[in-house]
Amino acid sequence: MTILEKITIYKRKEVEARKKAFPISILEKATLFERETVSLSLALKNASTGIIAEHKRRSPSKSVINNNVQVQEVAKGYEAASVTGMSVLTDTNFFGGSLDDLLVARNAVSFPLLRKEFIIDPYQIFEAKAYGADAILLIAACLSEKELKEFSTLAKKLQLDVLLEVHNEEELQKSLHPSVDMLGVNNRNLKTFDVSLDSSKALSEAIPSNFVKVSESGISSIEAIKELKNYGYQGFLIGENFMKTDDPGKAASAFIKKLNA
Ligand SMILES: O=P(O)(O)OC[C@@H](O)[C@@H](O)c1c[nH]c2ccccc12
Repeated sequence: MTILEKITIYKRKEVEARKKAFPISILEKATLFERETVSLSLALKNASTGIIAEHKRRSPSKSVINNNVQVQEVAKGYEAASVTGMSVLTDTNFFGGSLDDLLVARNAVSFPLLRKEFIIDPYQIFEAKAYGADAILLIAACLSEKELKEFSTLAKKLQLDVLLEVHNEEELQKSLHPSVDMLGVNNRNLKTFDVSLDSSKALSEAIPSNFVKVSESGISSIEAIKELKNYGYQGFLIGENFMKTDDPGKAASAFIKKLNA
């Protein structure tokens, strides 16, 4: 069984339990459910750097990345670094995150926040809104074409932007729906954990220009970003490179200064 299969099996159980504890009717009553969201895709279109900085404590591929920082400090540090958006891992079992992390980040900053989660049920999109997200991630490898359509349409109804993640041509072809705002190419193969920026390069031409192109994972150098920009990428999702340091905000700030120099 691949790690992705393991995660989605676990996720289905988790979501069923959450639905019972907090039905959608309760989520809809959350104060944040009424909040005007900020568009991540629009922010990326207007950005000079386009960095989406991530909060990630651990991952199946790397085990512990950082258990010593507070999400509030990380969010404020990223804000001070002028990142374009922040991705908050909300999966607990495999990544050590939580919806509470999203809430804490939301209360700390006002720039666009992405709920980074393995979404396999529309319920999780209501959760994203109730906990203060501006955008959600959908992973093509976990969902059918019908689900991708349904889930992205629901997200837009709730005023959430959609970042749809693909890893190959086949996944890309089932992902080109008008309710998708951003297409993310994950440079990490979620089945083998191999990382190569070649994935972003190879798929760039096949992504129609009405989608904002985002390159995800394994990005750690200014050169990589400059190269990816030449392939039309406007968003760059960076986690570990910042999170492995004692002060992710400071690392992001130094990185962005170098990028703009
Ligand atoms: O830490 P990195 O290599 O910079 O990667 C960040 C981000 O792209 C990665 O965490 C990620 C991309 N897609 C995902 C899907 C689920 C969980 C995590 C991810």
